Amino acid sequence: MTTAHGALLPDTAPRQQGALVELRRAGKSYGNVRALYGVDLAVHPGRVTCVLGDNGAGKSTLIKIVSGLHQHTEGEFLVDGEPVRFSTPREALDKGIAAVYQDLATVPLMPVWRNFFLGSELTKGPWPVRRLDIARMKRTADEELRAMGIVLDDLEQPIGTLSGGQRQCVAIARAVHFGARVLILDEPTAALGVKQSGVVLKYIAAARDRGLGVIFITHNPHHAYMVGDHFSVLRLGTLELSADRSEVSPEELTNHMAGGTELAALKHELAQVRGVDVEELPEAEDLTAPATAPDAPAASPTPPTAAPASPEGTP
Ligand SMILES: Nc1ncnc2c1ncn2[C@@H]1O[C@H](COP(=O)(O)OP(=O)(O)OP(=O)(O)O)[C@@H](O)[C@H]1O
Repeated sequence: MTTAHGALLPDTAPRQQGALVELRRAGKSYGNVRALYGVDLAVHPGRVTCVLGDNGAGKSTLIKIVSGLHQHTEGEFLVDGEPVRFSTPREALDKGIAAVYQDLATVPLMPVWRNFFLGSELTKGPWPVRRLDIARMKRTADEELRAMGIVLDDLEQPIGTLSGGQRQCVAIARAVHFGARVLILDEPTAALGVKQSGVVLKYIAAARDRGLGVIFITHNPHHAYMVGDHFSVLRLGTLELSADRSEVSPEELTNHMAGGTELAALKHELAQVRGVDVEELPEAEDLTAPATAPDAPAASPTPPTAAPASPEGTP
């Protein structure tokens, strides 16, 4: 179903079950650098939580905490309501938290099915003469990809010959097959064109519809709004907006991402520079409006819920 906002289908009303993953006032310092602080985030089954933010906002730090690469230094991190502190990504995986990174960690010259099972190959026969069960791996990879709606002509083709979008989709299907309950997608559409991005967004929606909790990291508010149920915008290490879909319009989300006040300040600074006619510069709202909006959404009447500024000051 496509909504009036052109979004890829919340097919039902939001399904608020117990959080799979929750951060409460969580933060992380790297020595003297306070990269993240006071962050509240909840990931529910069957919902897409979008984490947006500019460069250096703290997105990577946040997903590194959730995926077990780093440990939080402030606040709480809970999985299924229990406080956790992962030492390795393996521990996160054991709890069903899987991260799909931009580089995808695939072997380009190996066939699609082989990459699907990379590191977890199926074998057959008695020990010590166990052999790879190639037929079962091909069949299973094909079934899993089809279950996600991904149809590839030939699973024998090297994964390096697939488009970036298709490789992302294979990585998502792989994580689902190996038992992910929480899927962390690190800027999966960053290097993709419009059409390929659409394909990836479709599979994000498919993962959500299979009941996974999805954390979708992106710079792109339009992509976020296509599939997101909740939006958390980070700025300088803390939450600048935390709003459900019903509480924020696409324009408001874009404005939060672009930093309307910062653009106004920039305009003021440019006014000091000789040769720049500030009167000819667009207003901040013009700069933050969607440049191309095939899904040209209407503004929501409901204002966004801005997260309160952290009482702990600046990082
Ligand atoms: N290992 C580290 N040591 C010291 N500072 C770090 C480290 N990793 C990140 N930082 C700092 O923490 C802040 C947040 O960085 P982070 O990489 O989480 O942001 P980001 O939103 O992912 O940015 P980008 O989109 O550019 O990847 C930045 O100021 C960064 O310089």
